[in-house]
Amino acid sequence: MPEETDLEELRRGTELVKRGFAQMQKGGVIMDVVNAEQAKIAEEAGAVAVMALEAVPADIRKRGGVSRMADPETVTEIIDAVSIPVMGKARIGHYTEAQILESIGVDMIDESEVLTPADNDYHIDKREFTSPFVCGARNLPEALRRINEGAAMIRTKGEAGTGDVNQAVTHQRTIKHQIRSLTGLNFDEREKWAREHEAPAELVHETAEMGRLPVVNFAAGGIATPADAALMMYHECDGIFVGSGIFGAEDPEQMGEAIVEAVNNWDDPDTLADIASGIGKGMKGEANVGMADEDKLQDRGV
Ligand SMILES: O=C(CO)[C@H](O)[C@H](O)COP(=O)(O)O
Repeated sequence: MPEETDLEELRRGTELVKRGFAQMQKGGVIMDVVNAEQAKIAEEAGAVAVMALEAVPADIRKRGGVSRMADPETVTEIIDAVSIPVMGKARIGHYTEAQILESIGVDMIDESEVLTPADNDYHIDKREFTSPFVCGARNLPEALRRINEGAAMIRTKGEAGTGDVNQAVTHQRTIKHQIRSLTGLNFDEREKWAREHEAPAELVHETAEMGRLPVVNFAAGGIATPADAALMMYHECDGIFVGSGIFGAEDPEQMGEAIVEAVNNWDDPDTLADIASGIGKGMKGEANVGMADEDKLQDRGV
């Protein structure tokens, strides 16, 4: 007779299954799309999955106002249009948006700082859901808090919608540096580190022993060219999210394909030179350095 906790896990999907789905996206590019037509272009370009949202982050910045989950009808059209996994964005702490996305059958939910947070103090308890979740992080304690809440994938927050890769690099370097410094600590010192950094101790020990995050770690926020995507793979990310950089480019089809190829060939500069040649202009972008605090999306939901 299975234990009650086993039955609960079966009902909600085990951590293993959720993390396994995230693992399957490794080495791939996940592209933001706002409709079925863009989703087909992304699939054709070689995306491993698409992320359905109301508007890409660069447009969210321009438009201002409150940014919410996409229309479920549009998300369903996207699901029907492609054969690759479809992810959807919910606001931080917005249980109901996440439940709606789960009910229409998205493959993964992004509890995203790119949308206007619904809750100032609490993230969604992601363990309550059958769908796996991805969440953004700027550093290791933040990543471990999200994993503790049930996230099956972590992505850098970067500074979404700017087309400037600077903050994605900073976040990835910070996470790697913090993991490296943990591995030299003994048990007591890690316990202290966990307390001081408001990080779950058990996950601190697990990360130190593994020498990496216990879930897949993607790059996101500001990746706008094939070279940016290759740079994030050089920084040991497991894969890439690209939003504004594809459909904000002069030629989205060529840019999409080139970014996928760049991820496949990130350590081969000669091939990267070919991939990056003659693909049209990238999105215009906005530099991260000196950005006013009120314009930053990365500080939401820490
Ligand atoms: O939140 C995301 C990842 O799930 C966005 O898709 C990503 O950050 C997009 O940013 P950008 O438009 O700068 O590529």
